[in-house]
Amino acid sequence: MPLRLDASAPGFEKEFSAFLGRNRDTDENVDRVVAGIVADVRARGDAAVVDYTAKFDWPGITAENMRLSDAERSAAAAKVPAAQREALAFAAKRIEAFHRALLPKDVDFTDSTGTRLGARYRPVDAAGVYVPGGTAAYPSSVLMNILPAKVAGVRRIVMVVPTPGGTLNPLVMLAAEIAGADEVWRIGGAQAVAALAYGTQSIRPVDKITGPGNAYVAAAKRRVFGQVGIDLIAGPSEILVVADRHNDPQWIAADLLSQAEHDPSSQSVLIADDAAFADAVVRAVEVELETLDRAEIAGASWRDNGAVILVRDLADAPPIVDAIAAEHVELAMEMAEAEALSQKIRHAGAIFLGRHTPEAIGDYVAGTNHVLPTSRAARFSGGLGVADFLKRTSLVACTPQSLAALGPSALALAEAEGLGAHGRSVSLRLGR
Ligand SMILES: NC(=O)c1ccc[n+]([C@@H]2O[C@H](COP(=O)([O-])OP(=O)(O)OC[C@H]3O[C@@H](n4cnc5c(N)ncnc54)[C@H](O)[C@@H]3O)[C@@H](O)[C@H]2O)c1
Ligand SMILES: N[C@H](CO)Cc1c[nH]c[nH+]1
Ligand SMILES: [Zn+2]
Repeated sequence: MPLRLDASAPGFEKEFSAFLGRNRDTDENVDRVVAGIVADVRARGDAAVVDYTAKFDWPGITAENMRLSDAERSAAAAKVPAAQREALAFAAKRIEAFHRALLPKDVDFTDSTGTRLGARYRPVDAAGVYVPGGTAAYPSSVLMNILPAKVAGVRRIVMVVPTPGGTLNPLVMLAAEIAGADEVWRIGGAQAVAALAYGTQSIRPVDKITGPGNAYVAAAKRRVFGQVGIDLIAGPSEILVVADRHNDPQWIAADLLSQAEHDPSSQSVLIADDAAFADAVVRAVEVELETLDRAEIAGASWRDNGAVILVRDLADAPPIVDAIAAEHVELAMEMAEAEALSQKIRHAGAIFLGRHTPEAIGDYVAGTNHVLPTSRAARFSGGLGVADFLKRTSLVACTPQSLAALGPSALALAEAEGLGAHGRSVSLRLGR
């Protein structure tokens, strides 16, 4: 059974903070292993990438077949049935449109002193997108990572994907084709991240690396940060559903399991204001689990990391929602109430409003990005977007008159900091 908490009972604060403090990370010696792999790839380049790939994924790898040819990519993509092809294209169109709307505008104005100030957004030159291999390879995640880079104007998009046993995933290849990956390399793990960051004899380095992966991939991304930029490190998925008693318990149960089925470490939380309704949802979860393909994963996640929190009134939910700062928050109630409640929520990766907006729509086709902050990172971060592939360059232009207006204060501060050359570069221009 998932944890059950009553927000109005004595001792709630203590139990709730223990719940928030639970560690769902599972890695131990991963960082040490990854440090060795990254150093080896830096030292030996292709040869190291080939050795690790042969060991972990596919013995048939060579420096010559690491990069997939256009023919290999399109042959694999061609295997995708029409219905899935259409669904991917539909999703891509919507994701691209939403991310176009996210493009920031350049800033350029002249202030009252006559100084021109501005900011220009320009894309990174090259982005590397990590796509997990095996059964965890989600074609939707390929779209969610590559399309924002494309919209941002990144010229070279490099996808890496391990191909266990040498097998290409047709849907992943099709998603790469639709989204517009310029290069696809059949490599993964820490060795792929290191190759993207530092380059090898055959792989040119990139400037930014994004995309989910297992603990080795996450540790490698943390390690190469600084050499390249990285996106947020997205951990196991999370869903928090705030639901009133007028919902169908089965709908809510399915929503809770939609993220539980990703990973045994995923987290699903229900906040309800009616104990009988909450009990009905818990029973419905058990019924749903009976027919779910991934029942073992979803069931473990629900039992070990799930929680049901009872509140007196749903108006009491926002501080609890903010403390959990979940990746996904569903507000399952009438739309006007959902809108009003959403205004009071400050920390969430994404909010889904109303009874007819299941989180899964955001995973695939809404158009918003499904790479979102987990493990309470929504307190300080949003999801992946075009801004992740852009850098802001600021612009300053003084005239002799505006320099005269700004200069004296700059001189005073340069003097206070004991930086004489700074002061001279201003005072000489002021004729002092
Ligand atoms: N948050 C998201 O949006 C999202 C989406 C998809 C997948 N994921 C996550 O991605 C992960 C996918 O994991 P995966 O393992 O199937 O694929 P992966 O591509 O992340 O990792 C495979 C690589 O791990 C490396 N590896 C495996 N065992 C190793 C060892 N003992 N030492 C060193 N390296 C080792 C190998 O290099 C291998 O190529 C899961 O954790 C899943 O939850 C998250
Ligand atoms: N919900 C996941 C991120 O938490 C993303 C995803 C991919 N496919 C289905 N779901
Ligand atoms: Zn999902």
